[in-house]
Amino acid sequence: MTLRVAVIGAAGRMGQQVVEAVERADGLELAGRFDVGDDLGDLGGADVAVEFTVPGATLANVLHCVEQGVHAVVGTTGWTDESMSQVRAALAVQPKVGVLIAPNFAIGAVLTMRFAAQAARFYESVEVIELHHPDKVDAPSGTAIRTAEVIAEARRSAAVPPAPDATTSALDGARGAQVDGVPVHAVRLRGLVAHEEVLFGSPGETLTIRHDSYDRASFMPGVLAGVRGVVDRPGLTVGLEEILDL
Ligand SMILES: NC(=O)C1=CN([C@@H]2O[C@H](COP(=O)(O)OP(=O)(O)OC[C@H]3O[C@@H](n4cnc5c(N)ncnc54)[C@H](OP(=O)(O)O)[C@@H]3O)[C@@H](O)[C@H]2O)C=CC1
Ligand SMILES: O=C(O)C1=N[C@H](C(=O)O)C[C@H](O)C1
Repeated sequence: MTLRVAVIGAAGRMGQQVVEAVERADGLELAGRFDVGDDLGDLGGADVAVEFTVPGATLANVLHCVEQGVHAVVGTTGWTDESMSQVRAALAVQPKVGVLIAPNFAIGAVLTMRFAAQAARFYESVEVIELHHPDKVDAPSGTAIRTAEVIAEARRSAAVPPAPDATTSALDGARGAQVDGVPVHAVRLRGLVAHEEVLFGSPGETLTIRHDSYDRASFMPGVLAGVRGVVDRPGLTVGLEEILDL
């Protein structure tokens, strides 16, 4: 059966790549391209909508998809517990619809989060550095926030004490943003696409886990796996790892 796929944010950096990937993929057909100012309507009769827009627009777009009975695969950042609760409430009245929200569709980024969670309980110190192209509007990245959260969760479960830090005076921002107790640093640099480093340290050793997306092509296999997987997963799924059975 052919799945009809609409792309919301179709004129953007990710949206353009998704349009091409859908057009090239076996068993998928482009149902429509939507961008800012367009009426989403019935999403061109789509079965699945892929949403890559901006943090301020994504919730309304996803709620519209759910109301229309259209499954959604969402890569836009900025999701909170509160906005996810609104999606769950909308899905409760559309029990056949699935929504997948994933901060990162690159397999290496998903593995980085998984490996970081595994390593977290063995090290005293941890810091996350994310590095992106300078056109990115949010900081820190959704991926870095999620990475810090899974590390913090693993450290809490293992009763690891707070990381040592003797800093008593610092310029604003010098120690990064605290995400669930984990310092997260954001670099914006022309030439980059999307990159993340997780640094762990204990006496006498460090462990660095690094992932680099050099091209947005890196996200497409994950997006397509999400499109094919979401139709059989009613309700809200958070993270591509659920679809990949990681
Ligand atoms: N999960 C993942 O794997 C990845 C997630 N991302 C995330 O995806 C999002 C998009 O990134 P990127 O493609 O680089 O951003 P872009 O700014 O290139 O694209 C966003 C597009 O959405 C459009 N847009 C804005 N508001 C709306 C709206 N209400 N309805 C429909 N379209 C709208 C924008 O139009 P205009 O420019 O005119 O405002 C633009 O064309 C970001 O949150 C980013 O962090 C990015 C890469 C991978
Ligand atoms: O804006 C981007 O480019 C990216 N955004 C996502 C994020 O904020 O984590 C995913 C990836 O890092 C690329």
